[in-house]
Amino acid sequence: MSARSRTAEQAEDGAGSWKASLPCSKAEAEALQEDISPLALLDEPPVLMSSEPDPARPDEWRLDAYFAAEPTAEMLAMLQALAPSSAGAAPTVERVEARDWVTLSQQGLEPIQAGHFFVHTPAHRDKVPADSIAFEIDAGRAFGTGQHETTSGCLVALSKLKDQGIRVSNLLDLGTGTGLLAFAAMRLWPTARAAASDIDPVSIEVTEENAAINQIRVGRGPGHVELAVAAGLEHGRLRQRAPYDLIIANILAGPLIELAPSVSKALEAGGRLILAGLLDSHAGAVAAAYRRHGLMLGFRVQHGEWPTLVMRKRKSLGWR
Ligand SMILES: C[S@@+](CC[C@H](N)C(=O)[O-])C[C@H]1O[C@@H](n2cnc3c(N)ncnc32)[C@H](O)[C@@H]1O
Repeated sequence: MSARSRTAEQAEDGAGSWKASLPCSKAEAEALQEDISPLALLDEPPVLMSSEPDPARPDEWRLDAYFAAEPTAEMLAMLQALAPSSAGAAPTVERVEARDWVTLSQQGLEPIQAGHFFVHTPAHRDKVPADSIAFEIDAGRAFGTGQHETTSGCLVALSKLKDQGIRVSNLLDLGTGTGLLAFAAMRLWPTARAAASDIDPVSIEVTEENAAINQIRVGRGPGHVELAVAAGLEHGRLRQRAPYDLIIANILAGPLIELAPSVSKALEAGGRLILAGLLDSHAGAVAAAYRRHGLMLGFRVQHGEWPTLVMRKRKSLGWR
């Protein structure tokens, strides 16, 4: 996940054209958000961005600083001071074409491979491996480019369910963000009916755009995804479409626990539930909340400190 010291909107206003980069640790990248370095006091402070180029190397992050003019040696020294772990390595400095900062930051989003899926930004269209299910997702206004461990954990969980021979005919991606997880499930089970919902209307706009880019059909029937702006299952269509045989919810531990009664109720007996957005320390409480509603843990996918839980509703309880 990228951490930014300024928002994307602020960054878009910038018109600078020099980029300085150096390796940093995850802790240094996270500290950037509250950065109070002397760089912030410059007349034209650089836009700072951090990224995790390779999720398999979770402590090897990169710090990029976008300057409006060629950075002086003094500015580069201030930058180095933000990443002591780089052990004095000189930052690389390059001239970049004048484009908006959001686009620049997305260039740093390397494609990810998770389970059967390959997720990339438009900058990496030419890198799609022949044997993957590929999605083009532009980082921007919604969460879910595949970079975060919670999203990639869900992609792996979906792939495992498919490999286990699980059949899915009616699915819901609750808290869809960019739409990626709904699209991924639809590619694995192409005849399923799908719904994708989010409490944030912007996410649903973005999902609609991403559906068009990735040739996903929006609508109500088999092989289509129906979109809804909704908090949890508080939407007539989402309730009418229940019971689902697969629900994916990558939200956060707190909302997942609050939603346990309604999400469990919307799941068909024998149906699968993929839960993410929780840290290791929350996994026990989240699983317990769903166990109280007749679900049991099937398996767990662990990406970094973020577990993805795959649960199944007991058949004997039936649809209540
Ligand atoms: C961590 S992002 C996950 C996005 C995407 N599903 C993924 O896996 O990358 C969580 C998303 O859930 C949405 N969300 C949070 N609380 C929600 C709720 N109570 N009901 C529906 N959506 C919610 C947020 O707006 C956000 O888009």
